[in-house]
Amino acid sequence: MVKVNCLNPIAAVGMDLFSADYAKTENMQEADAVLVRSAAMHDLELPENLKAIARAGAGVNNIPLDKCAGKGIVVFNTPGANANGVKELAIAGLLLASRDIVGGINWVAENKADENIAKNVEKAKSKFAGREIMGKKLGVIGLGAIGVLVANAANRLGMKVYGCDPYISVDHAWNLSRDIIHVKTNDEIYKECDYITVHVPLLDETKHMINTETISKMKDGVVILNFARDLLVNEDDMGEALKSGKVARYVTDFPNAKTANMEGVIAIPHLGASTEESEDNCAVMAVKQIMDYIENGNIRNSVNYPSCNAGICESAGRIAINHRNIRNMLSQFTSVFSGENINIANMINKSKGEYAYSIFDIEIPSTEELVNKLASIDGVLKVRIIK
Ligand SMILES: NC(=O)C1=CN([C@@H]2O[C@H](COP(=O)(O)OP(=O)(O)OC[C@H]3O[C@@H](n4cnc5c(N)ncnc54)[C@H](O)[C@@H]3O)[C@@H](O)[C@H]2O)C=CC1
Ligand SMILES: O=C(O)CCC(=O)C(=O)O
Repeated sequence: MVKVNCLNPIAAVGMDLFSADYAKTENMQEADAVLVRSAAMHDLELPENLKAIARAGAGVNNIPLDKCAGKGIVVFNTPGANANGVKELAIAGLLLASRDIVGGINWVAENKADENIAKNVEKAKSKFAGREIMGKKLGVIGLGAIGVLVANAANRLGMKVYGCDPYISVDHAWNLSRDIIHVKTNDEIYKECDYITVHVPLLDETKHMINTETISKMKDGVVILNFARDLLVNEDDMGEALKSGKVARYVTDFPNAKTANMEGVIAIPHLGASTEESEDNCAVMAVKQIMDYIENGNIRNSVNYPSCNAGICESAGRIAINHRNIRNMLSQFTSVFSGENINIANMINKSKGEYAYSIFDIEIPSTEELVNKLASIDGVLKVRIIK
């Protein structure tokens, strides 16, 4: 029985895909696989038996990727599965920052007992007036699954859209409207744009990328939107910029004790991916990836191990090995098989950074003895009998 632990609720449409060979466990220490959304995993003890973690979502900054890789645990995410949900909320964010919709709604709630509310609306409404986004300039930093959708949607709403992503993938470039002005540096966005929205992962190099220095390059009264991660923005610097009026509004999907108390902040409680559709898409993708890894050893959409697709095993046996990406690993593996007089029917070896992964289809059913011999090779992190 394969034991699956969910650190966050995962949509039923995904969980229902697990066959009778899988059972849910509340105890992570006995899990073969973990499904997670935003739960923080950095301080959790990772059990020896754990083979895979699937993040039902995009951002993986809540998971210790390198520690997992070093223990032979493959971490998956679900690229693009919640991108439309975030795009729609980011567009809502543009509108919320432009018209005082929140102030207006609050005014109605505060005056709901007033019998003359209908008449008083007309007197009160001028203080909630705003501006339109059509014709304004939007800068999109990060043209991945979400950034491309936001750029294209804002373009269709009549905004002039600038985009920057030094590492844009070919697929995302294909999906980007030709109307988007593709700039090479964020500085061009800072200089030109009335609205700036950030859609990059939180990494050492992106942490606090919005700070006093970068804000000083922006237009006075700029609106900044952050539907990616709180730490992309230096919040003390943002507080100063809001006070001075340099930044007119900061729209964030990541409220905390600081931003929730700042004037000029529109804070949403991390709702970007909280739609039925996004939750379903992420759950289905995460569960399918886990099942393919557990049952066939195949890796799709991992963030710490290479992609590897050996299909369904048609030989008598299959062994999967997570190992370090160092010299002579393959020759040591093949000599274990040849030492046992076992013919290899098919093999794949792929690497990603410091880690690598190999699948061997062999012409006899795999044995524990083979596993022990392979596991004793220096640099091997995990060996699994698939068949
Ligand atoms: N608010 C929410 O509920 C959600 C938030 N997110 C956040 O949004 C982020 C982006 O998500 P996706 O678009 O799905 O990811 P993605 O991986 O498709 O796109 C990220 C893009 O950022 C680019 N990038 C990386 N470093 C960059 C830099 N320094 N400057 C410019 N571009 C850079 C990459 O080349 C890539 O194209 C996630 O990492 C996550 O933190 C994602 C989903 C839901
Ligand atoms: O699961 C969620 O609601 C969070 C989504 C998110 O932040 C992500 O996918 O990176």
